[in-house]
Amino acid sequence: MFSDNLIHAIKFKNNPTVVGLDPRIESIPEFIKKAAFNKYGNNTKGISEAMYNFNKGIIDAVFDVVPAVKIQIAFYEVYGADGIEAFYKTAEYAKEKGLIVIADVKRGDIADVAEMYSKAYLQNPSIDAITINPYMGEDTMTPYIHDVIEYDKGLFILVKTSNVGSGTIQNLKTMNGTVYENVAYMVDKISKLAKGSLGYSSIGAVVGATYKEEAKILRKIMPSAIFLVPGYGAQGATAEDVINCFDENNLGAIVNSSRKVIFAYKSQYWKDVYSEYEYAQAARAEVLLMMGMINNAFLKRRYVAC
Ligand SMILES: O=C(O)c1cc(=O)[nH]c(=O)n1[C@@H]1O[C@H](COP(=O)(O)O)[C@@H](O)[C@H]1O
Repeated sequence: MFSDNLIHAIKFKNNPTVVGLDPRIESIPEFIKKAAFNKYGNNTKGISEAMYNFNKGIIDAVFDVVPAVKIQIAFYEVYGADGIEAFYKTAEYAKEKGLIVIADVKRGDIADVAEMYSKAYLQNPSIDAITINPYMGEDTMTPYIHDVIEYDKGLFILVKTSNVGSGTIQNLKTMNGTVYENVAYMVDKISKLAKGSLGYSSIGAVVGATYKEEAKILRKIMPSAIFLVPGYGAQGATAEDVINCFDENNLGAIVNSSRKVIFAYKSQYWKDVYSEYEYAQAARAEVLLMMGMINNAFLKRRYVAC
């Protein structure tokens, strides 16, 4: 089952993090771009080739230390059919390397249409899980839930997002609490349909790392949901901020970092240590640092509680 596989992989690697493969062509090392552009030209094919080769390097450098990757489709869609090909090739390569692949597609439409989205992604053997937007209501999620059960896949439903403006809608108060709390009640109900043997559901929630107080509330409302937690690093959240997303067993969440990891070679911290040719080693160093910080935050939480 997806949730069991994810929890096993997190435990095995002692690392509750996901590397976000969100390539921005301007930040990809020159040597990769040069090789791709020489082959195909500086066009959608050349750019997509550069993105794929860049991703391959990152995957090779981190596959033994992280349980999963998250591929945000927007960075590929922008280059049309060539970009989409790079997206699927990346997913296939990550899968070959034994990684759990989360396609960050944030779909949401009427059930009839959602069926097609679900077929496209959840019925694709290279993709293990997707993100979806619940704004259109519970009925629109039925096709995804069906495929999660039928094809043993995972789902992460947006509950409280990491962006600065997420409160404008999600924090609105209703007669039964905030909008995000109501979405969480719904996710909790749905999550019971896909519970694994380890007690976690294959239907989880997206909870932004940037809202640690809300995370505390949400952890209580959705005890069996695995939280996908974006916002670490580039959006300002730290290991201390994500700790409330985890349960008392230090499980139940997986923290994403995209830019901060994949472009670590350009950061103030690593740029004097790694050259652009060593961008993948820099990503590995950054992800190991992130893992260490989160594991330290677990220790600190236990120490303070004693
Ligand atoms: O669903 C997501 O992954 C997501 C939800 C959210 O609330 N905030 C958020 O940033 N994300 C995604 O997480 C990634 C964040 O990227 P970095 O800020 O570069 O780490 C992007 O792929 C976003 O699409």
